[in-house]
Amino acid sequence: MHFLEIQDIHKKTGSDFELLPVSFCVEQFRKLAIAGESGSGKSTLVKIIGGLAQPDGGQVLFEGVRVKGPEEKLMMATPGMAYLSQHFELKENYWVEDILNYSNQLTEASSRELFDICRISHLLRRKTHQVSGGEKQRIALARLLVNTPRLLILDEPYSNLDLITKNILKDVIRDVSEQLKITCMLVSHDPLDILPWADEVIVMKGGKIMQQAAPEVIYREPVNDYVAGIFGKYNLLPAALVKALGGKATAETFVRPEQLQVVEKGGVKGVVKAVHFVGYGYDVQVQVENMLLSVRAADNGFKAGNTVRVAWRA
Ligand SMILES: Nc1ncnc2c1ncn2[C@@H]1O[C@H](COP(=O)(O)OP(=O)(O)OP(=O)(O)O)[C@@H](O)[C@H]1O
Repeated sequence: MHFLEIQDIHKKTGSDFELLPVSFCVEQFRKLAIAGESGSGKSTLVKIIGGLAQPDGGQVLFEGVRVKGPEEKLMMATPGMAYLSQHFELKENYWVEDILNYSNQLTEASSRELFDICRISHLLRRKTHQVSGGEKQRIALARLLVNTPRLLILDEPYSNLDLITKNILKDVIRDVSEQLKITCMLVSHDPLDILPWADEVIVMKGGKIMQQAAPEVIYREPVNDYVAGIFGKYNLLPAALVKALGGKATAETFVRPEQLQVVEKGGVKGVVKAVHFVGYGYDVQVQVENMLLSVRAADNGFKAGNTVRVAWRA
């Protein structure tokens, strides 16, 4: 028996979108990320998994038991699962502590540990209108976790958060999955949220799974330009050019900018067209034959018009 089994679930929403039959399994304690462009069906999929949307067909088995949709049950919640959406609600003007204690099944020591993990221990004696948006979100998460779910579904938890607040929540989510041993499913379209966190990634497009693989495989061996583009800049190079650059390929290959470098000798000659600062280095656009290559450089020793050599980074 798998921890979670999605069997051919499908759903038509509105007039022009259909989640096509989707099947996959998730094992306990794995971290699964669901990526894809806006409107690709990520939320529709995780809402069905969480029992918050009714599929037109197929079924979800959670620990071997079929998950009921909203048309089949009175309570929205699915026992053992928690769903945090970007549109979470936290009632105004309540003590944070009271919100958390309501339905709390944990011992005092476990509650303290959970509130520490969620970085909210210092907020317990405040009212819900006296905390920031990021703090509210961590309180909403803790409120779900006091019910000791075994599966946590996080639907775009990082949207609308500044980078500092987002990084705190990222640490919280990592600690929740690793220290509290909760299986997590995360919906996001940001590669920086997904690649360092996930054990496995599913990429959706137009209601279909485009690729399902480990982050390294998704990033280095995307099945098509859509998957490649979701995870950052890429060059799609013919095998002959990859070989001339010093790499290995038998067919057209997706090559990330950091797989290429500007060198003194060897490689292939090209002309710099533009240089952009990207924080962790420079993105140097080099015209090689009829292709514009994106090449990563550590420092900015280039100007548009320079003739340079591009080679495979060893
Ligand atoms: N209740 C609904 N009624 C009609 N159409 C819907 C409904 N919910 C979603 N849709 C449509 O289904 C498609 C998929 O939506 P969904 O929210 O699953 O995508 P998503 O990948 O999660 O997008 P985003 O990243 O923007 O949240 C979209 O075209 C959306 O407009």
